Amino acid sequence: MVAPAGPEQVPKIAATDVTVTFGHQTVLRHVTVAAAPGETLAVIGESGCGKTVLLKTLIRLVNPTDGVVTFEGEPIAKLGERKITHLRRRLGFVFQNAALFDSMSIADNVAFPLRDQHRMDREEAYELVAERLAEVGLPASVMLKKPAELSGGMRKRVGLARALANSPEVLLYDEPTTGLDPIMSDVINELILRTKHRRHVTSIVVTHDMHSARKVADRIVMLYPVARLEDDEPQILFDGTPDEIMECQDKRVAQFVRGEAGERLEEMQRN
Ligand SMILES: Nc1ncnc2c1ncn2[C@@H]1O[C@H](COP(=O)(O)OP(=O)(O)OP(=O)(O)O)[C@@H](O)[C@H]1O
Repeated sequence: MVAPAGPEQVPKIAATDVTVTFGHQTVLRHVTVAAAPGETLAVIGESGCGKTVLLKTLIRLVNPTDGVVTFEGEPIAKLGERKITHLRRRLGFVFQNAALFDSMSIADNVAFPLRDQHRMDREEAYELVAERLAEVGLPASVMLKKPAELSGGMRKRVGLARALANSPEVLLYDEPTTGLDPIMSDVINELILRTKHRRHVTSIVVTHDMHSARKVADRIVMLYPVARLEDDEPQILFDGTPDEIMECQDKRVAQFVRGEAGERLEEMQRN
């Protein structure tokens, strides 16, 4: 007997046929990506291919020139300011450079969304801050320090603790391992995995770190720079599992996976 098909799962967050153009430069061309509830999607691709623009488009920090972005099936383009602010509170962002406020203590940095959005008093917020810091493996003794007093890896973890402050349903990571040594990179990978399992969040991880993508992702999407494509070629070169990408026959995907320059240097020297 054939089991009845379940209802199509509505993606938690999705971009459908999205194009983003700045002036004469098309950065995203007919891109469709979707993350199912609880899924971790890695978006990979070389520098400048549009990964960060895609992340920003998903939260309407960039408006698509064409196409639709939905959150739980609802298009976000028409949401008024109050609704989009409310929606962004359901998301956590882990920025590339941690984006901490230099003049504030670590405690006030992590407490910021709690005090700003939930009007929590300092004492109440600090209790949660200590919990979030412990969750990312940082002792409460860092609370009174300033960001400049911490290592890059610690700052990244503070950025994650701040993103977790609001207990978000979706986490968006922009280059979470960039600039870290291999061990600290793997600590971040472990935290991404742990956060997924403990909190059942949906995650989108933008990265050019193949090791990280393979370790944390359920599914990997690879973007290619529009300028390097023919007019009729899709910008997404690959959409599949971490195991499948290792077997992908597309030369451009294989080159990225193996980290090979190919003809790039000669090409750059010609231009
Ligand atoms: N607001 C903007 N106005 C004009 N051009 C932009 C804007 N934001 C991004 N771009 C351009 O879009 C292209 C893609 O940028 P994006 O930051 O998305 O790349 P990326 O794939 O994330 O690269 P990296 O891995 O280096 O961070 C770049 O050429 C960039 O200059």
